[in-house]
Amino acid sequence: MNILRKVVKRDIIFSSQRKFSSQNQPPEFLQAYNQLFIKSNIINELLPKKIETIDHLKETFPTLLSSNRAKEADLASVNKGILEPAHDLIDRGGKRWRPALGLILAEAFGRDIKNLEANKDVYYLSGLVELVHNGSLMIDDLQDNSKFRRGEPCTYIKYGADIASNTSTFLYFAPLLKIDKYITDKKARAKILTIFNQEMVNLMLGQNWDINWHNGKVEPNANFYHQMVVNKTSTLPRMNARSLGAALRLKNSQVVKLSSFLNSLGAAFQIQDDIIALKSQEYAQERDKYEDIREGKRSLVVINALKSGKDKKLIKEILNSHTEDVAKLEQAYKAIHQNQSAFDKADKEAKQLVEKSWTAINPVLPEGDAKKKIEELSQFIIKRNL
Ligand SMILES: CC(C)=CCC/C(C)=C/COP(=O)(O)OP(=O)(O)O
Repeated sequence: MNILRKVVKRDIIFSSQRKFSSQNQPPEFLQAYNQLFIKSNIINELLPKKIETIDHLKETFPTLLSSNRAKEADLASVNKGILEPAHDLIDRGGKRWRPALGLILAEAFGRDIKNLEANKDVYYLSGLVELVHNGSLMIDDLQDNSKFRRGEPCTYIKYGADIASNTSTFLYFAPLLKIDKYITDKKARAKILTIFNQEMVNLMLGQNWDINWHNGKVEPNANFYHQMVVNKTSTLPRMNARSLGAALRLKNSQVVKLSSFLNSLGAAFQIQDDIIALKSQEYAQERDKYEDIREGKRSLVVINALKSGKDKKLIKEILNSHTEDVAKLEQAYKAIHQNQSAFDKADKEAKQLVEKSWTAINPVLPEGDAKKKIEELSQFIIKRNL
């Protein structure tokens, strides 16, 4: 298949420009938080779009070793090999609910988030998580053999697997170089570094389960699935909330509740994301309706369909074959769609998880506007169709 054929118009930055159907619009305030996030310029501060001079290179990566003789360096390769592919993916936008949620949570705990100068720590933590998230998507697309990300060919297709895998890892570590500048309290900084390390290990354990299952090595049950998603999907928003807990000096009991909220919300997000990948017209336009079937992904819908219903053997065979044959992909697609109860059960589970997440956080969130926004954002996560 000519993958460029399917490329749709690039959607940049703002969630409201994405192709949501009218009933499932993201909350209006999400755009305002996205704009604040962009105005803070944190992404470019952590990762410039282009390195212009050798002094700029040394200033951006102060720990970079250079030989005493070096009066010049290959800046073009840094720009073309890392900064361009990274910003290409970042500038495609996405819903950006993770950084927005970080800002709203800080607001709920008393920060005036519109004051960018006074909240550099909060913006840094949202930027850190957004960069790591983009790095994880870049490598995830390579591991899943995906074709499109945010309406354009995946980074590894556009720039090569070598560039994509290196840039992805770079995005995990480079933002940490600047932590001293933004998190000035030593104790908070030490806590955040520990949290970062723990959650990055969790992220890769979660991803490992996902990979082994799409390879057909192990057939997961619903319990396995939940263990996978609280590590693969809930991890980065949880990392943000736990780090905010350190920066804002929240009580341990509050941080525990916040983590529990994000565990459930992240799981609901992933279940809904996978339902969308199989069902939504908008998704089919932006990516490819067979994407998850070709990957062999064991989403909750698929786990349900493999547990009960017709054509289990056929579905499993096609999932494990990673075929590009459209007739076969359509066969599996149809067989999964015939099992409406597999979708209904997953949908019910996502809704219950959002309710559960709300029960966890309701008592710890101070009453007010920010709390209402967090509730609205949680609802959007299960009602959206892209
Ligand atoms: C350590 C790594 C690489 C972690 C990946 C984290 C992650 C949530 C990837 C996207 O999930 P997905 O594959 O379920 O979503 P999509 O269908 O958008 O690719």
